[in-house]
Amino acid sequence: MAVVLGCIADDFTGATDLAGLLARSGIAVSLRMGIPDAPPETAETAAFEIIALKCRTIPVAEAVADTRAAFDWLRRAGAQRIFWKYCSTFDSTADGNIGPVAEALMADLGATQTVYCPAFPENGRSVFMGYLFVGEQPIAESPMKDHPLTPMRDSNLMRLLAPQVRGKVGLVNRLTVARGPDAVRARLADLERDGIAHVVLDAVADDDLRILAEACAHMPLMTGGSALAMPLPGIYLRDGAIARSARRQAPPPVGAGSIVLSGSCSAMTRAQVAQYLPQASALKLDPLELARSGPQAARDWLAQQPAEAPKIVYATAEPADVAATQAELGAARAGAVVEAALAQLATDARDLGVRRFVVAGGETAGAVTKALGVTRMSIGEEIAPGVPWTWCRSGGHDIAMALKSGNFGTETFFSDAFAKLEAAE
Ligand SMILES: Nc1ncnc2c1ncn2[C@@H]1O[C@H](COP(=O)(O)OP(=O)(O)O)[C@@H](O)[C@H]1O
Ligand SMILES: O=C(O)[C@@H](O)C(=O)COP(=O)(O)O
Repeated sequence: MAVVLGCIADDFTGATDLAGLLARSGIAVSLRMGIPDAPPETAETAAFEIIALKCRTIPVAEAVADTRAAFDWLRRAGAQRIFWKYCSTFDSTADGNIGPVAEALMADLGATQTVYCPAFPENGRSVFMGYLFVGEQPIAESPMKDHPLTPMRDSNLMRLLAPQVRGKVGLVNRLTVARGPDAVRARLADLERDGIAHVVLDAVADDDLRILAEACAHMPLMTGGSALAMPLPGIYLRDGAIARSARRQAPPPVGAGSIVLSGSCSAMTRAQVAQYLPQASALKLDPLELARSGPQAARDWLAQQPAEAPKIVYATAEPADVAATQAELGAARAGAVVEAALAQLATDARDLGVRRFVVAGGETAGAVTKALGVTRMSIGEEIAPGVPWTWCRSGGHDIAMALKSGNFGTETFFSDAFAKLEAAE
């Protein structure tokens, strides 16, 4: 099938989030982890093709190169429009990578303007007058100010974006959005005449996102969180750009052994780990110990656990502990040793017979999924908004994986996830 929308996600949890929201429409969604080896000319494609990258925190030039390669694959597969998916909390480093990647994609598409909207009202993210909120808190006053890799110290999206791009930055505010798609289009055209290439969009509710998606659905490049993309299948269906395709297939049966692997230190993950600890055999990883001696002790612990018993291995820690570890190892090395250990433990778990994986944290999910050699995922039921179960092949086995973004889900997420899988059997 011809690709109608090519999507590039900057991390793996974000990619499953986007896939889950698009799949709510009943349209087939194809999710590929990393740039496919097979050329697009020989691949069977879907109307919505998502390529998941791990490029949120890597150096700008590498992020641009990776997304350009993903874009090239999608373009050759027939995609005429691109959606650049980043975090609903606008996670980026001081240098990027949201703006530089958007600018590179605009150049490749010949686009003179694009839009930015991370709002995800179901998960409490809203944008008002260009300021990003988590619940009632400006993002820079929320726990995201302490994120291990992308601490958010400003809540104003225009101020965050401006140093990341060469072009001018502007805003379509909520008052314009409330007047509907034509008013949004007119405002975008005015801004374009003023030479404004990068436009932040306000949205505080799903109705706002429907208006924005309607106004922007046919732009060559849209950028944002998954919720901005959610209305697009309905719009393309109505406009005749796609036909309704078969509903998702029944998932394959997978073995019962389960594990939670958590490298997320986000506030919600900390609560979820605490809630799950009494229900599972648990191992807490110490990054300093991992840096000294590697993951062998953790591997030995895992090897002693029965495959079918619920297990959790986590490096999840309070901000003060993360800061102390980073002071010793540096943020990048601390993150890398944890990610490497959880990736190794994931393959060990699979080889020990575990078939149900919940992975918490975007960077963590990227490391684990790569180690498991997963190249494609089928999208199943959502456990919480933006976190679907997925089905994939790893090492010759069918496995179920849920990649949970740091702040998504409620406190009982881990037990809810496994219960949902059992209920579906
Ligand atoms: N105790 C810790 N100290 C320092 N860094 C940690 C610790 N635990 C996890 N990390 C690192 O923090 C980062 C968390 O990012 P990520 O996995 O994307 O989670 P989230 O989805 O919450 O943002 C990862 O690189 C992880 O390896
Ligand atoms: O948009 C979102 O919030 C998520 O899809 C996402 O990208 C979250 O990133 P992590 O919290 O790093 O998993």
